[in-house]
Amino acid sequence: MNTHKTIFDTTLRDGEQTPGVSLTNEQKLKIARQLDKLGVDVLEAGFPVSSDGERQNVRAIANEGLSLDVCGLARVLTKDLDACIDCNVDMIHTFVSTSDIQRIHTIKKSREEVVAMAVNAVEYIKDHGVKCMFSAMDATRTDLDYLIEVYKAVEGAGCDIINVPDTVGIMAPSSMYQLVKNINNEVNIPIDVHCHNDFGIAVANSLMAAEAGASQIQVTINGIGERAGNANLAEVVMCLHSIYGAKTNINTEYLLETAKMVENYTGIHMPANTPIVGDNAFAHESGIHTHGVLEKSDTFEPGIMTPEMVGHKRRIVIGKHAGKHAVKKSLEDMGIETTEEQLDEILIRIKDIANKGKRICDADLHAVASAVLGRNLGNETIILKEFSVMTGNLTTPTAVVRAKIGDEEAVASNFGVGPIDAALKAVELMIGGYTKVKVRDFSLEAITGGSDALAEVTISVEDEHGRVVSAQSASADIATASVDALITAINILLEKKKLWSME
Ligand SMILES: CC(=O)SCCNC(=O)CCNC(=O)[C@H](O)C(C)(C)COP(=O)(O)OP(=O)(O)OC[C@H]1O[C@@H](n2cnc3c(N)ncnc32)[C@H](O)[C@@H]1OP(=O)(O)O
Ligand SMILES: CC(C)C(=O)C(=O)O
Repeated sequence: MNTHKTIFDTTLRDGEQTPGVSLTNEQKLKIARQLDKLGVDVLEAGFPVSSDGERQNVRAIANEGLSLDVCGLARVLTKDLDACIDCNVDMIHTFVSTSDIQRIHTIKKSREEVVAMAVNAVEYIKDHGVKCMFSAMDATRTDLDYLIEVYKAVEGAGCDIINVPDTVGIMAPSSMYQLVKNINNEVNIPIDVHCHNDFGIAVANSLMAAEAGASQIQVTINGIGERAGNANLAEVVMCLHSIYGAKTNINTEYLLETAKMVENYTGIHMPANTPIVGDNAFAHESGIHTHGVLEKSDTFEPGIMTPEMVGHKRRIVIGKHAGKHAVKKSLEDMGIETTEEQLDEILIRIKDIANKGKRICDADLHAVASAVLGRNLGNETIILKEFSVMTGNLTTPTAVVRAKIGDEEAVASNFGVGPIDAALKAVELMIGGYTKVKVRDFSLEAITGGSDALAEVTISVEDEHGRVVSAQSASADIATASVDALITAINILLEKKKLWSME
């Protein structure tokens, strides 16, 4: 498939239909700008008739001066079409149910009435000088002859592009290929597809449609959307580029950044094993794999897709399945040299800890190495002297930290949305003059039950070059555990930075 495909992103429309998700206008604008930077061709900004707020937002995105085309969704009703026109969109995506099941039980119109409504809507859009996409909703459950009749009718009315939605995600990839091929043989305007992920094959179906001749694919960031969601943009695009050798306008180096933004704003978290943009997409723990990857990354990675291509980073994780090559490399990164015997002993101890179900952080590896080598490895640049945090229903969470940094005393206070946020921000402020780090990941788990449970905090921090270090701490007080883990991680990062600056 050595061709160019365009990408239609519906994160702000179908993506926002994810149950429980509602984005603010500001968040939608930021996502729209990010999608423009990513290189999306068309952005479905929303469904303007659905509320005044939605209309204002679609209008704001349409007037933002983005390079991409802004599209609004509309039923085949004049009020919906007018709402889109009023928003100044570049394209209107109008839809109507064509399957018997939806036609009979929802819109309650005859087949002839549906064709007439579709044609009227397309003519109305074209009369207003706007690009038009027409969707036969539930196309994949629509009688084929009738479906082609509808598509031919809207083509005759001047429609620019037709969409084939697999509205309830029931297609097998081979059936999707055949359906798009059949439509492509009958209709002369471009074809777009919109696949839902009810059986987890939305991406496969989108790719089969592309193989069969669809020139545009509808996707969302992180595959969010109705029920099990839509085809995932990162997966579709990377398959097209790396497996099929096709081209799109997507600047793939922004894929991770975009995924994180949408994850953050929607609160829909990606599992670590999410392809391409998940935390583990380029992480290796198993000894045999890590050994290979350290020699040549392609040994245990696809090679045709690298972390750099998608704005990600390769990570070597030390844990139960680690081997000595990985441990040696991680220790070397911390400036720690060992003999073969010491390395073997460190590995045994690491595996003992991991076998108890514990995650191994850089701080653990550092501590184990100190114990095995029988000396304190590295100085603690930051030594916490005092920490307090205030919170309450009438108090803005505020934290104060005081520490010895090298030979100097430093103190800082900061606010946050809660006590932990305030505490971490106070630490970041306190060390700001000394080094720049930001908290990259934070997780908190209760490791015993009850309100006096011991909480375990795992934190990773990142320096200005994207280098990451992790640490853990446990305490009955979550704010104390958080500050402790953060300072431990920063101390290790500072040790590593000294080493890197000598390289
Ligand atoms: C597959 C998809 O993702 S389609 C997009 C789905 N997205 C959304 O529904 C999100 C936004 N929706 C909304 O805000 C509301 O549903 C609105 C404003 C569109 C309509 O709200 P309401 O008027 O309260 O109607 P409600 O949502 O309960 O029912 C849908 C109505 O649209 C009609 N309808 C559905 N699709 C179409 C269509 N393509 N063309 C014409 N009418 C349609 C239904 O027949 C029903 O009409 P009725 O009230 O005359 O029986
Ligand atoms: C509006 C249409 C294309 C849709 O979202 C669907 O059918 O799933």
